[in-house]
Amino acid sequence: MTAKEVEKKEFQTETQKVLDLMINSIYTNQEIFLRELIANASDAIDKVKFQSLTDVDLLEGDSDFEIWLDIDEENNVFTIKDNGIGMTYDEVIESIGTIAQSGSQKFLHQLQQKQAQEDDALDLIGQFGVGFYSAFMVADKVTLSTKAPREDTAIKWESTGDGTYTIEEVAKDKRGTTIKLHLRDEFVGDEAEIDLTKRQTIEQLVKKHSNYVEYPIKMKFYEDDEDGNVTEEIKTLNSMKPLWVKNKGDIKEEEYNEFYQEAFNDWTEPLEVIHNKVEGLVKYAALLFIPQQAPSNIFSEDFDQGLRLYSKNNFVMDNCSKLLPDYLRFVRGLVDSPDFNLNLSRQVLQDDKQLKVISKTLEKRVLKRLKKILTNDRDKYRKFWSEFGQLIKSGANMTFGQKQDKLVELMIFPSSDCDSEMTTLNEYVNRMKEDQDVIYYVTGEDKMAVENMPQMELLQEKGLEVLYFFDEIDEFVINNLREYDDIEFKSVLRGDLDLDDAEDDVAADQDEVEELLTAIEDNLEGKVSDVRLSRRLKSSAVCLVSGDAGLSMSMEKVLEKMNQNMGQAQRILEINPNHELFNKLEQIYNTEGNSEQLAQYSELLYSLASLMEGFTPDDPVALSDQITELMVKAN
Ligand SMILES: Nc1ncnc2c1ncn2[C@@H]1O[C@H](COP(=O)(O)OP(=O)(O)OP(=O)(O)O)[C@@H](O)[C@H]1O
Repeated sequence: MTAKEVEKKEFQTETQKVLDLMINSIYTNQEIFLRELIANASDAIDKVKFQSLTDVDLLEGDSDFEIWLDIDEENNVFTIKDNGIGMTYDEVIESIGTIAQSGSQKFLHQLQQKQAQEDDALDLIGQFGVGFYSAFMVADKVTLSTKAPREDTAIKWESTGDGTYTIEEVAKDKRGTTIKLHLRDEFVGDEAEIDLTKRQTIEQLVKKHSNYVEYPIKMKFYEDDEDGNVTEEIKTLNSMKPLWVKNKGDIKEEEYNEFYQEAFNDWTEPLEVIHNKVEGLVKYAALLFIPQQAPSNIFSEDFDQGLRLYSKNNFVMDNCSKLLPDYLRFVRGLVDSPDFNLNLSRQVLQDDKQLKVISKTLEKRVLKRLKKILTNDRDKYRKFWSEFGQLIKSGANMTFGQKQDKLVELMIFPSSDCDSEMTTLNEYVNRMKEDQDVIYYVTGEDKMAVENMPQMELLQEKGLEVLYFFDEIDEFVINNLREYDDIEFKSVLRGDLDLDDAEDDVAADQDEVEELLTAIEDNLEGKVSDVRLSRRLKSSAVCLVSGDAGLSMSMEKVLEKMNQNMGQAQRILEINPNHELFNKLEQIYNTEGNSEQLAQYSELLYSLASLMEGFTPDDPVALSDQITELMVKAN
């Protein structure tokens, strides 16, 4: 075969269009050129490796698969070299000179349809890989030389991206491809946004985009010592350990832990690892971690939630929030699918069907694993719950149907029967007394606060289990659910408790003291909607409860904190008819009627009951004056 002379050829019109876009329309994210070229090099090595399985001579003794990077600082040339499959003359023309590749063709098709403006062009480049051509984003001349195995000669291809390229046969002894990028001025020197002539820059870019490429990516580093001697060090820039592609059985726990800590910058080991490889219509590997501790900003807007995306070990995107629902934002990890486009843009992600399928399965898997921990390892689950329980609850609050049911099964609460152990709703229901027909709950600050609440006295006496809600969101979730397993939730702090035996005594008393209660209610007009004798108090004198429906007082407090004014909860003042103070009130009323003193007592009772509910008095000075006056009067 006679060597082919230098030939000047024209790019296909379509190819030139893509090139023009690369050169003239893209001003951001140009660094991805390196990932594209490394991905091509890695693919080329994959190919030769695969073919050598049945034809080992193909390798011609060169089986140390490597990708080499180099910088010629004097001439501003960046080089990437691989010992992959290389290309023949025809292959170069076909692959590099024409737009034969599927990604690029789709890209052009869209481009023509859209009559792309500059912005559209950027979007489109984001959607379709345009691999090799991305070199022209950073270079004004690209020289490629390549040799396929068993070919006598190599091919040199060169272009400045201006409509033509040259191609010729040259000498090259080794198999593989070398690409030289003559860097554009804006990528050279200290002033440059990214200085591609700096080895550290290249090292960082490799770590960011190509850390898990299977083959070593090597580069020489030079150091001058004091005497002017230069030492040379060869560094492998990538870590090459894409743990997720290995089989689960081959991975030790320490390997997972190490990987997590390094990849996600956490000094603690993960609480749980979820590793799946799925080979089906949608093909992907997912490696997810539940951290031990919630980051301090997990609830703030600046929290970077989402998983990392890879495509065949190549980094595509960080913090892809589309892969998991918001309430699972604590999950760290990555998903690698060969079907993800390397240049997937966030906009395209919005309606990527495949991504939706993956995201659904991932959510299911995380919930399934949590259920398993809940059932088999309550200690571990409690640790998880104390960090992330609120998020699961928020999920239950925002979802419906089956998904909500699943999340509800994952909720645990402290209760009067098992405060430190915490109970699931299912366990609570299984422990319910025979004649108990509601699930009791109480909202409050903490265990001590709720256990000292006057409203709890009767339930404590009757030995009825009460769920403790210490999280602000709890009551909202329950309000939303209304019932569990067809059993209604009932707040200890709301309406009537309907505990039968107490009812009769009170009903009898109620008639006798009707007038007194009306007088107190008149005195508290605008503050309470009702004053009544209590069926729940045992030793305390008074308490406030909310009406059966609408806002509760604790919800009112939460909403106020969030600056969402939804009005006031209905307040009902309950007075304990068996308390000495009640006799005193009766005495006053019987002798003086609705006197100044009864008015003062009514105010005081209301203030004290409000204080117990955690509300600050409207006028603390007046309250203190009232109390001191009473103390002075007392003998
Ligand atoms: N280093 C290389 N070694 C061998 N062949 C290569 C190399 N780089 C590119 N090629 C060939 O050129 C073709 C075009 O590459 P390009 O990066 O433009 O697209 P692609 O890699 O096929 O697609 P995409 O970038 O969308 O994944 C490749 O399919 C491959 O055949």
